[in-house]
Amino acid sequence: MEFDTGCVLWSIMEKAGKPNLGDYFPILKKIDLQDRAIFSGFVLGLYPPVPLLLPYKATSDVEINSYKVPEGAQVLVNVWAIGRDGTTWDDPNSFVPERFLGSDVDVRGRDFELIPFEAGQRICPGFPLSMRMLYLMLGTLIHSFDWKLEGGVKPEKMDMDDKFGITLQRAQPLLAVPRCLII
Ligand code: HEM
Repeated sequence: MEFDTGCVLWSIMEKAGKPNLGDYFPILKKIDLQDRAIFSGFVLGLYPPVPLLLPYKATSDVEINSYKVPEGAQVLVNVWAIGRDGTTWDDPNSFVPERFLGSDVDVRGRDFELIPFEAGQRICPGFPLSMRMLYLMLGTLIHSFDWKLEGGVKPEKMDMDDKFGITLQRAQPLLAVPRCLII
């Protein structure tokens, strides 16, 4: 089975480093108790499916974080870079879901350091659906299958580079072999 788009499982596998992804379930459960939005934050922050937002045009002079944006200027928001900003996140390129435990930051568009769905008037209207689908998809994958990487590749040796596009993609496709656990 091949996942070649920015995909939830891809991030989980990076961290797991364990023969069975089910080992990772306790932490998902713990985060679930806290807040659904936080759960997806730890994946979507590092691997936002929409890495660059559409260009916006300032309708008036505006100052954002001490940057002066003149009327008519185009603004391009790099969500990928925001999620990996070293001035906001410790160890920004590492997959550390624990960083969201006990944190108020979530992906609902109120915290500008984590905006995979954007924020404000043009926030993604598919957000509520996505939040439900992410759970369903990931839960089903972990519950129903035992996962191995093709060719005996060790999870910690995986190439986790990504490449830009309209949607974020892995630089190298993930080749994962599912073994069905439900008969
Ligand atoms: C994890 C899943 C998703 C992510 C991360 C995501 C992310 C985004 C982002 C960042 C934007 C803003 C783009 C921009 O302004 O440049 C957007 C817009 C939009 N999304 Fe999503 N999206 C997701 C799923 C969905 C789904 C499931 C639907 C529909 C069922 C959807 C429908 C839309 C629509 C219609 C817009 C345009 C809204 C507007 O311009 O006013 N999205 N999405």
